[in-house]
Amino acid sequence: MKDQEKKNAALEAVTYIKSGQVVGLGTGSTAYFAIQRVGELIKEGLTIKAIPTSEETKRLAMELSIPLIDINEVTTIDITIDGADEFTAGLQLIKGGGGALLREKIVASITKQQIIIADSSKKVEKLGAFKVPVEVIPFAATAVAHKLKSLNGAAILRTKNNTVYLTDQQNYILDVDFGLIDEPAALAKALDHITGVVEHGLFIDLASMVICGQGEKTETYKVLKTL
Ligand SMILES: O=C[C@H](O)[C@H](O)[C@H](O)COP(=O)(O)O
Repeated sequence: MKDQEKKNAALEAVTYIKSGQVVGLGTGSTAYFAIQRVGELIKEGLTIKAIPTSEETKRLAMELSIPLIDINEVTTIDITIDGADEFTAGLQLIKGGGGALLREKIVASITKQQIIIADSSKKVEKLGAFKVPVEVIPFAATAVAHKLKSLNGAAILRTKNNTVYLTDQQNYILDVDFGLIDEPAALAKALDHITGVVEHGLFIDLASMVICGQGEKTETYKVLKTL
């Protein structure tokens, strides 16, 4: 059911893509379904240029013959479809469970329409049951972990196959348990100011919309902007 919810959300999100656009391709098991669909649409004549948010997504896009463009060739991206580890109805997110948060946040930061796709298990009232991934330069890992304690964060260095996990940028990830987070925007700011933190998985005010699979249907969350 989870996979079907992911796929339903992904298929709906992809309908927002138009020919001629620059498209950000997210990372993870939910984004996977969107990328597969983009590959099919390319075969049917859709003309886009895509920017992958990870090496993993780049490989998948190349396998599917999705035309890529270097991010340094553009200053804005029309639309990005990406997953999340947690989201709230107010469109605050935790991302980075798959380690791709840095490139994902860079892509999101220049994207006009950021569509997040998720299965129903990702919806939360308050962020924080999922540990916040914090990408750090290896030299700063212990210093940052120590500073996080003063923000009530308990950090664990991410490992994979019994060795330290390395991101696409060759950095480490600290997975940080802050408990349920009352003020994500304030925490995000505090994390931004720790020397040695490259980026973190709190995505605040970056999503335009969340499409969430819910059983056989989907639910869409948008924030009403007041002028
Ligand atoms: O680093 C990975 C990304 O932020 C993913 O979008 C996130 O972890 C969700 O992944 P999944 O769709 O596999 O649950």
